[in-house]
Amino acid sequence: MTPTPAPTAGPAGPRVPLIAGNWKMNLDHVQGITLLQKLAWTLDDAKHDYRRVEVAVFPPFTDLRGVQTLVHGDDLSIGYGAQDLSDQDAGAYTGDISGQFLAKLGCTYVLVGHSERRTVHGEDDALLAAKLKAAFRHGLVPVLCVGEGLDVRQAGTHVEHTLGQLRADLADLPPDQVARLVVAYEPVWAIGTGEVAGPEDAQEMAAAIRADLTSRYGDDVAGAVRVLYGGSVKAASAAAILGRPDVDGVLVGGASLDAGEFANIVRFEHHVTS
Ligand SMILES: O=C(CO)COP(=O)(O)O
Repeated sequence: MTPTPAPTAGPAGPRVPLIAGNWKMNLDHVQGITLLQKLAWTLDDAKHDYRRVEVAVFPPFTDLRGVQTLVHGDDLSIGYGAQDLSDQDAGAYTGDISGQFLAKLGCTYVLVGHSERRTVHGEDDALLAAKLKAAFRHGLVPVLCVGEGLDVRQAGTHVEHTLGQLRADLADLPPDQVARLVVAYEPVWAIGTGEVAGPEDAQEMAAAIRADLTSRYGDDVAGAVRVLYGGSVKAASAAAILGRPDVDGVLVGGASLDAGEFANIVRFEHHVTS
């Protein structure tokens, strides 16, 4: 079955929350299938309604064919995407992966500009703008990651910094493509560190991103874009973050490698903590 399509909605319509698991460079293709099967069973047992809360995983490239086979074979409603793509479509680009290949593997989504790509691989905003275009050329929904490092947070310029990334990456993307985008705010200082930005920090940035999109593209476009938070999210912290009005989901790293923990994040409405 085709994964739940990414919903679009105007300012009056609800944005369906997206709970996304970024496996990073973890789980080979056998381990990946085992985890996905367990996640699907756990959510099935809990009678999870995928129309209310969408679920997607971002496995390594080498897992994607196995994930596709399982999702189609078992008629799962879990979506999937890749962690990166090339800005090019084909040719002499050793080691790169075309969006065309990802589309053929049934990917709905692709991460663009994860902080680990920006820092470890030196990807700059010009390249990320080209990657966004490549994703749309192949019908993939990009999940564009933005966010500041600790020095910027301490200097208090995190909002300008993050909006600067967003503007540079979106560059001259047409409004109908911007409307389909998912933006993930991932403060670098909160990734893999156990430090979670508070719900108010997540809301502050999500609201700033939406206000910026509104000023440049109008209410209808800004109202359709889903803004996620990512950085050390666990089941215990997810509900409060997801309860904030401009936060439309979470992008989970480490905790997405545990099917039970990740399922509890997906089921956040049932695990509300005080
Ligand atoms: O980078 C992240 C998701 O893309 C966050 O990772 P952690 O949840 O492990 O901090």
